[in-house]
Amino acid sequence: MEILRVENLSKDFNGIMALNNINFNLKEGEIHGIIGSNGSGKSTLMNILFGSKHIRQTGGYEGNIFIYNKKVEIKNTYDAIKLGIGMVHQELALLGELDISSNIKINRENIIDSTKILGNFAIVDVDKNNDDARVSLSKVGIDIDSRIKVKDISSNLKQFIEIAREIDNTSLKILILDEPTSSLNTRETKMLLSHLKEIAKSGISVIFISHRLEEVTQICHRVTVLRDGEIIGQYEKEDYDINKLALDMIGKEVVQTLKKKNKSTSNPILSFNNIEVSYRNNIYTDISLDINEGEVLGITGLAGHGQELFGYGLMGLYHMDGDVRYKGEKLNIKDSNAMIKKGIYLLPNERKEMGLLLNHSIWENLVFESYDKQNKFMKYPRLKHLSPLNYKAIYRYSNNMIEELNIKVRDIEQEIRELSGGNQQKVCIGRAITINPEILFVGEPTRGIDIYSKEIILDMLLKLNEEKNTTIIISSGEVSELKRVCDRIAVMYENKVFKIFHKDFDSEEFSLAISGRRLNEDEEA
Ligand SMILES: Nc1ncnc2c1ncn2[C@@H]1O[C@H](COP(=O)(O)OP(=O)(O)OP(=O)(O)O)[C@@H](O)[C@H]1O
Repeated sequence: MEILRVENLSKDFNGIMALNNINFNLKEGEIHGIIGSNGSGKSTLMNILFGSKHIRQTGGYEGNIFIYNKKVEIKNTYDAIKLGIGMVHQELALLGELDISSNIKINRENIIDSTKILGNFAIVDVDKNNDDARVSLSKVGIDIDSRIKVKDISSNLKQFIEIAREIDNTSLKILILDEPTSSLNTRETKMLLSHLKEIAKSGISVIFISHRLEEVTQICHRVTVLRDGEIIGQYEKEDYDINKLALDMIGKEVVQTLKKKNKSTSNPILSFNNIEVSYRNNIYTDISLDINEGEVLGITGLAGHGQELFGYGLMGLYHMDGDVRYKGEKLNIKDSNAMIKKGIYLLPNERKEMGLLLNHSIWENLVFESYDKQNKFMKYPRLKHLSPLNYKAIYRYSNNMIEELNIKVRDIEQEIRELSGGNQQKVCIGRAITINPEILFVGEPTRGIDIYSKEIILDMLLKLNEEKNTTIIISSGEVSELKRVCDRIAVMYENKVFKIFHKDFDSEEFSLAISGRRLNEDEEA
């Protein structure tokens, strides 16, 4: 039975046709995949269905939406929720200071009966809330104390909590998930997908947006492909062909990037010697790693095992203590501001942490740190920061960058907040390349990025390494990408380097290392 139908849906953002005449339907209990490159209109379609403020503030939409064949107006999120629609966005939205159960029960709190007579004052039934939260969490496969504050849990778990919050709504009919697995590891992804199947079997329809075609074809009953705001194809499960889906999405074949040249040396450029790092109320000691000059080093491991701790510690996002040497000299790691000046730069995992200037233009976001911290792009370089900016050079550079990184924009004056999530991320990568550091730490560089642009980003990072001899450290859960572009891969386990693998390593040994085990248990770390 059809639960949702959209007819001739269009959305124009000031001349940018984000959606053009979309016709789409969703059946009861169906998992429907929506795929498309960055900026193809996936989030816009979902934001319309969820009554997002963003759509209203930019002039609404054209076309019709039907729920159970009845035409509906979705003017705001409240309308959407009343119609049984729930959504988990790419950027998670939980309240860190509240515990898990308060986040799940937000606006649906259980109230102790006797307090209802107090009018506006009511006492929340905390025990009942915790019970409800436990039930919803179990539906997504999570068993955790729901009284823990959200700020103290990993971003992976937050994804499950947001889905549990939507499931907790007993009138939920349509669950929209915008890239729910992008921050999950293989095990968590498997768990979420199997629970989503159960959720769909219970009659809830799921709209599943993802850049991971293997997952989409595994879990979805049907897939709709968007390109430049239009539906390019729609496929039933029996007709899935990953190559054809990729071709529909991108419009051309995707060639995988591979590291060919090896410019790395065995001279450590940066050494962490038995350091101590503390984050999320835990202290980890005795952590060591040598990073070699000119190498591309991958750092991977299960979430929460510290793959990001070296970069985060150096930049002050985690507290780090101990002996860190850069080109043989001891670094003052208390002064994270000095790191950029020394040539060390970090692009963190989360877009929110990347310091994007959302109300500023693309060109400003690409170059502001270079002119602010490095006095680059000055009209009169000798005057340093007293000089006006060289706009001609900035515009030329920025236009070149958006082309090289395949960033979908109207022009370089467009504000960052108007870009799709994936395109914002590409701007961050562009900023790091502009800084041209000696050492670049980059976390999850291809998260939320479409299959074609992923290769562009990896290619740009390799170019930086090959042409500028930048030492690059990529922390990522995407092991297949790391294998293609890294000279070595360090596996982290319990916040220590468990083992370092060189090219052409044994896959079995690698998989064991991820879970803290060795082929030969007597082997030394
Ligand atoms: N407020 C806005 N003003 C102008 N253009 C906008 C605005 N919001 C979105 N767009 C544009 O609409 C288009 C579709 O964006 P959308 O976020 O729907 O893409 P997406 O397919 O979800 O991409 P991604 O995979 O990167 O998340 C993009 O070109 C984007 O720049």
